[in-house]
Amino acid sequence: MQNILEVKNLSKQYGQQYALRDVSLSIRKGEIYGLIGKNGAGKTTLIKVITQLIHASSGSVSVFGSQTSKEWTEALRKTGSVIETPVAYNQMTAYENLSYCCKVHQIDQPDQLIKETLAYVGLTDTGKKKFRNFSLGMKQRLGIAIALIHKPELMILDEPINGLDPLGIKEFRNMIQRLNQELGITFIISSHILSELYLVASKFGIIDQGQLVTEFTKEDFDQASEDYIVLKTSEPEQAASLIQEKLHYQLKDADKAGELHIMAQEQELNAIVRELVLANISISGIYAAHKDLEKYFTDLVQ
Ligand SMILES: Nc1ncnc2c1ncn2[C@@H]1O[C@H](COP(=O)(O)OP(=O)(O)OP(=O)(O)O)[C@@H](O)[C@H]1O
Repeated sequence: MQNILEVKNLSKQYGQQYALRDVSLSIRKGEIYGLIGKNGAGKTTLIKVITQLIHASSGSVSVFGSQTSKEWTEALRKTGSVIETPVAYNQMTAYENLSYCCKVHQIDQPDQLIKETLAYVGLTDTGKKKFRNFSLGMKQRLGIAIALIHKPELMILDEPINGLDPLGIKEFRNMIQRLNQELGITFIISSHILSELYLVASKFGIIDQGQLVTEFTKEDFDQASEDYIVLKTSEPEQAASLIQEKLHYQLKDADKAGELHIMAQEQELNAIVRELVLANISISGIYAAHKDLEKYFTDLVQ
């Protein structure tokens, strides 16, 4: 697989403050790359440098193999982006906005293309409704449609999930996966919530205080994440000694008092309950858990 984007040792300073510090990453064709970081971590700055909206203080960016700044600018024609908020004309409908974009891109006879693009983003039925009356989710979709109209190979979306409700997030996920699978579009999607990107992205980069802390694929994450059993009890000491000494399970750190985290799989839960009951140890709750994505993320950036 070829690299569509290569960022090397990129830094951006505002006075003494680093918005980006020595960031290097590469994105391969066909990937959906989730760029995850807290507010102020540097996501938008990285995206703005890649799309030439701002200049880096040092480092290099290569898009579609570009070697010079001019080639980089040309390569951005094969890129579509929605950065910060989706921009469209308030007084125009979805169709009219896309029709206007087609004029700008000098696309002749755009009717079929506009209809196809609206179908891809799920805005076929918005009729005469004007952009100013769209919901946030609809605005995001039209932003993506505008970025899609010239058939880019790479799409860069800055916080597209912000403010969407769970149904909106699910629809967004389906849309991105269709565009990725059917049209082969590579994506970079930023978010401050790892779990929202978990189901859509194939690779993740965690950015904190301007630095790329780690990168991992979805498979890496699934292998590293562990199953465990949470036991809530008013007798944690007795429960701990039974679980460790008699049942030979290990315990891992639990944050809450009266809660034990047992290194065991879901299918072992019944056997553990049986032993606790036999030993007369109170159980106020017991359930199987999976390492929490947000906890994994906060552990990485603290
Ligand atoms: N024009 C600017 N002048 C000074 N500092 C800036 C400027 N733009 C960004 N910064 C700082 O750079 C850092 C990174 O900001 P950036 O907007 O890239 O973060 P982000 O990860 O996109 O956050 P958010 O999720 O809040 O958009 C922040 O500390 C921000 O205050």
